[in-house]
Amino acid sequence: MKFEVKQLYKSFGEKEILHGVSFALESGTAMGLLGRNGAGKTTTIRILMDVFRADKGEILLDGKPFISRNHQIGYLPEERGLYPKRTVMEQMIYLAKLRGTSSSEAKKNSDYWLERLEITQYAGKKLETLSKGNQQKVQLASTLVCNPDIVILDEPFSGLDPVNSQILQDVVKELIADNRLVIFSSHQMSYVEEFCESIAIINFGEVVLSGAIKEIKKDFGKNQLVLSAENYDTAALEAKCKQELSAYMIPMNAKRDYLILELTPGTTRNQLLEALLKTDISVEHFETYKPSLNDIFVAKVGNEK
Ligand SMILES: Nc1ncnc2c1ncn2[C@@H]1O[C@H](COP(=O)(O)OP(=O)(O)OP(=O)(O)O)[C@@H](O)[C@H]1O
Repeated sequence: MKFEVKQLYKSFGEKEILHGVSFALESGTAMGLLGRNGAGKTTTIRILMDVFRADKGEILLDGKPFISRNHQIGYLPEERGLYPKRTVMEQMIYLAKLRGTSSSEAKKNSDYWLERLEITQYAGKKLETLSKGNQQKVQLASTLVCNPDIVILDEPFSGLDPVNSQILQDVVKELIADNRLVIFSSHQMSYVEEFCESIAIINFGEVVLSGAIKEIKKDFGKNQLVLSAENYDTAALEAKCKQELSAYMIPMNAKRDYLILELTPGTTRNQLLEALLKTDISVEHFETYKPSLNDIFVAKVGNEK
């Protein structure tokens, strides 16, 4: 299945919140829907779920208009909404049936997901008596109980300890391997890097960067290098580079242990290295900069107010 979101526009009153959001992904992959607080991620997801109607734009599945009620979608919203007074099993079966699953299937799927998320022992307990992390796991089990082809997870790791996070990471990987289509919204970039093949970064209601993470990283780190010296700390190295090597490079970012720099247009790595060797800088690290997703996110949307 190919899922395409094309040029979504949405206003609340006079205020336009989404200004043409577009992205695409295929079954068997996960896409990270990223952006700062208030960027428009939840609004986009709510349009996909038909909670809001877009003012303009289209959503296509395999080239045809996507009508959410005709599909099994597992949506884990950021604000959780289960029934605190009902038992875990009761609400799982209720939610599965509400989404069109037969009684026997609802019971079978509930058993499976409670077992898979290691919360079978709470099946007969009222939700409100469970810890926050276990409630979160029940919420996740409820999201998956209808066996959805499309899974939308909004901050699924919040409140989980490292062991439970690992269980959830494995579950997400299984969903991807099982050819589901996964949209994952999170501020925790390490999880996004762990299983998303692609990302779409929304900033002020516009997609400012999208595509395969591998390609984005390659492109982002192009012409950028990491430099450190044995005889200068980073601040001194930066000053020295500005003074003596400005024809070859522009210092971009001084980290604690190294400097990230960009080659000036037309300069090759070898030319910079030769120039460096003519200075008194004793080179410690000189290598291609491999940005993390966090670095890319901050560089792309970090400075705007
Ligand atoms: N029902 C609504 N009525 C009016 N404005 C809204 C409504 N829903 C969202 N907005 C506004 O739309 C903008 C985008 O909000 P949205 O919840 O989509 O952001 P987000 O990217 O999900 O943020 P966060 O990471 O904080 O969850 C915000 O300025 C918000 O105030």
